[in-house]
Amino acid sequence: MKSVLVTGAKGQLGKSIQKIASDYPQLHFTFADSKDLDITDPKSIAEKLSNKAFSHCINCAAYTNVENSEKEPEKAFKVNSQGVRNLALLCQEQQTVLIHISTDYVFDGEKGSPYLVTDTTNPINVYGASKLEGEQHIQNLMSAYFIVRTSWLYSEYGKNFYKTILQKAKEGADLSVTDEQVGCPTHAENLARYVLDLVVEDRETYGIHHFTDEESLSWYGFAQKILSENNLADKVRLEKAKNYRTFARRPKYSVLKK
Ligand SMILES: NC(=O)C1=CN([C@@H]2O[C@H](COP(=O)(O)OP(=O)(O)OC[C@H]3O[C@@H](n4cnc5c(N)ncnc54)[C@H](OP(=O)(O)O)[C@@H]3O)[C@@H](O)[C@H]2O)C=CC1
Ligand SMILES: Cc1cn([C@H]2C[C@H](O)[C@@H](COP(=O)(O)OP(=O)(O)O[C@H]3O[C@@H](C)C(=O)[C@@H](O)[C@H]3O)O2)c(=O)[nH]c1=O
Repeated sequence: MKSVLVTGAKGQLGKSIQKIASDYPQLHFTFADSKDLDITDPKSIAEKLSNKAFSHCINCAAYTNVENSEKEPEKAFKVNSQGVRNLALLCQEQQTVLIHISTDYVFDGEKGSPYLVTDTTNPINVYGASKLEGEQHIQNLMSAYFIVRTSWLYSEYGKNFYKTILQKAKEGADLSVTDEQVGCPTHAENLARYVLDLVVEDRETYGIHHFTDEESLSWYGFAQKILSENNLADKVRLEKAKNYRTFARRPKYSVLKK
C-alpha cells in the first residue's frame, strides 16, 4: 500500500485532501499540520521522514499571504524557498516522491496567452519569487518530483477570494473589484483529486505540470460568478475597480495551459 505524507494539512488544500481521502482506500495517509511538521526545521522533517516510511509526500505547506510577503519577504522565503529545500533534501534521501504545489504568480503576466510549463518565469512579487526559488531547489536536488502549478484556489476552507467576496456581500457591503487581472479560479477539491490521481496512477511523468479549472475570468468576473451562484447578484452592488490599491503587484494574465 502506498503511504502518503501530507504537510500543511490544515490549509485549504490540505483540508480538501483530507475531505476526499476516503475515496482513495488504496492509499494510507498521514496528515501533518505545521505543529506536527515544520518544513523550516530539518529535524522536524526528519522525525517524520525516516526509514523510507512514505512513498509520496504532498507538500501543501506554504506562506500564502501575497500582501504580507511584500512587507516581510524573509518570512515568505523562509517557508517557500528554504523550507521547500529542506523537504526536497529529505525526500531525495528517503526516496520519497515529492508532489509540490506552485503558483501562476511565478509568471509576469505579460505573455497575453496561456502559459506553458516551458515558458520563462519572471515573478513580479515577493510571494511569486519565493515560490519560484522553491521550485528551483526541487529541480536541483531531486530526481522524482512533481511540481504542480495552479491558480486562484478557493474552497470552503481557510481564507480565499471566494469566501472574502461572499462574506462582504452577506454583510451588505458594496463591492469594488478589479478587472485588470485574468486567471483561472480553481476549486481546491479538484486540485486535490488531481494530485491524488498522480499518486494512484503511479505516473512517472516527473517535472513541472499545470493544473487549473477550465474557465478563465478576471477577479471582477469571478466576483460576478460568486454573487450569482449565491443568488446575491440582485442584492449587492458590484463595480469594476480601477487602480484597486494593493502592496503586491500581480500578473495581468496568468492563465496556465495544461
Ligand atoms: N491559495 C491560492 O490561491 C493558491 C495556492 N497555491 C499554492 O498551493 C499550496 C496550498 O495553498 P493553500 O492550501 O491555499 O494554502 P493555505 O495558506 O491555506 O495553507 C498553507 C498551510 O501551510 C502551513 N504552513 C505555513 N508555514 C509552514 C511551515 N513552516 N511548516 C509547515 N506548514 C506550514 C500553514 O499552517 P499555519 O496556518 O499553522 O501556519 C497552512 O496550514 C501552496 O503551496 C500555495 O503556494 C498556488 C496557487 C494558488
Ligand atoms: C477582496 C478584493 C480583492 N480585490 C483584488 C485584489 C487583487 O488584485 C485581486 C485578488 O485578491 P486576493 O488578495 O484575494 O488574491 P491573491 O492573494 O492575490 O490570490 C493569489 O493567492 C496566491 C496564494 C496564489 O498563488 C495566486 O494564484 C492567487 O490565488 O483582487 C479587489 O479588487 N476587490 C476586493 O474586494
